[in-house]
Amino acid sequence: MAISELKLPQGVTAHEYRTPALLADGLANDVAEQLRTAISARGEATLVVSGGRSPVAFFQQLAKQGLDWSSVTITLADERWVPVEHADSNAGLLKQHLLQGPAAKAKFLSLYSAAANLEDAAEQADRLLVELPGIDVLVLGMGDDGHTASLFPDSPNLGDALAPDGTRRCWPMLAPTVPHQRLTMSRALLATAKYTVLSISGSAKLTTLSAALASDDVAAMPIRAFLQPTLEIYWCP
Ligand SMILES: O=C1O[C@H](COP(=O)(O)O)[C@@H](O)[C@H](O)[C@H]1O
Repeated sequence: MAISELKLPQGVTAHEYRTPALLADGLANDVAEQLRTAISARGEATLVVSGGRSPVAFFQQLAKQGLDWSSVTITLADERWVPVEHADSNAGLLKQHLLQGPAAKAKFLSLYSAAANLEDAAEQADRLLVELPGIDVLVLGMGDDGHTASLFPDSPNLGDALAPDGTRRCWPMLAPTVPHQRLTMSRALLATAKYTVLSISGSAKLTTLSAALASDDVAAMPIRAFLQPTLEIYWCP
């Protein structure tokens, strides 16, 4: 199956690439252009990215882009509640692959804190995110179960985190896979992004996307909340 075979909602654009390397390059160019436009307009730009296994090549390509990184704030759509040194830390992934060379001048806001428990850490991240000067670019991923960010089907707090008009920015969540304890931006905050990308690769993710498009139960597959006009989907086999 190819993404061109799916019936996407009106206003959703698909960008298809032949290989993961070409996708990483194309996405990095497009994201950098959006950040440059924001810097020209407002003097600063905010980028929110996702973790997981897929985005490494994209981070490496984005770090090579010529832009005024000192005017860019970067944070994560979600984080595992582990310190930056932990192999599963999304912040660690960013430090290794994106915040390198000139891109190291970007300001990084970490969702993780060594609080007493996950709930306290989420409240701390919620307060920190008040500083976020609006989201110019959001890059989402998607799990095979239809989760995005750390909005996991069946997690406690999912209903609150998915409230379209919720005022809280960060919620504690439980993932079915280790590390279970996660911090996620709320749907309401993620939905404020000016330019939203869903970056996926492989036929399994396309099967998941196809299932997500077939129904509208957002709690069963939280990615559905973002299959909206203006979404840009980047895909490669
Ligand atoms: O657990 C997560 O999974 C999704 C998808 O990750 P991938 O490695 O399969 O691309 C990711 O978007 C999310 O941020 C992450 O926490």
